[in-house]
Amino acid sequence: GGGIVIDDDWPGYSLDLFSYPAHYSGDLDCVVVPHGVIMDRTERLARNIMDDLGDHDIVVLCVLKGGYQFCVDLVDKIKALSRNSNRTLPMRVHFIRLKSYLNDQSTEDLHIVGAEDLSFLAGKNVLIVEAIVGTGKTMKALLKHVESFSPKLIKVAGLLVKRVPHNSTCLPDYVGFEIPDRFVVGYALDYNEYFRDLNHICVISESGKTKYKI
Ligand SMILES: Oc1ncnc2c1N=NC2
Repeated sequence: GGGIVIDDDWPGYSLDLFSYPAHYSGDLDCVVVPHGVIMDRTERLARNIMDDLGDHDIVVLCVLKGGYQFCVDLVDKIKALSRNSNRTLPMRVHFIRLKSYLNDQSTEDLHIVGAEDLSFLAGKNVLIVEAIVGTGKTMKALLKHVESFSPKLIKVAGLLVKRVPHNSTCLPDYVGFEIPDRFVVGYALDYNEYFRDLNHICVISESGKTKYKI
């Protein structure tokens, strides 16, 4: 399933209803997913993941930089489940960075930093944790690369799935929210490295884009 579906015509929450860093006032249009809702959704995803993967050693593959906050919170929720159940297994976390060349156009030729040798994945249950999936091209290339190290199985957890025109078939196995095709920031999602210090997932304003344009 596609998680919590946020419609294109939903105006979002007013920023006046939430706390957020003063230095971003004027840079954001609205709140799409408040921090608390992210945490509650993540807690349920952790239970779904443990139901599916909890039978064998898990290796979490965190896709940086955008995925770090979601990964921290998801792993915390999985740990909470593990310390309260009699059937648990060790979990390792590995961090990789994806660089797709040619400016901001995601392309097939994916360069994966920190994933040259993933031979430790052999025979393991691998959980790829990504903040946002758009066209799915990057995810597809990463899956192909990870499969070459013959893990026992691979599942993908994506906090956000964007409804984009030509999105490829590979949707994450665990989806937090399905959102409109608009540039969102916050909860470790950045715009030129800004807004990672914002807790809610918000839509950046035109003036925000101008202010932090490189
Ligand atoms: O909306 C987005 N916000 C931040 N980063 C990315 C986005 N879509 N693909 C990468």
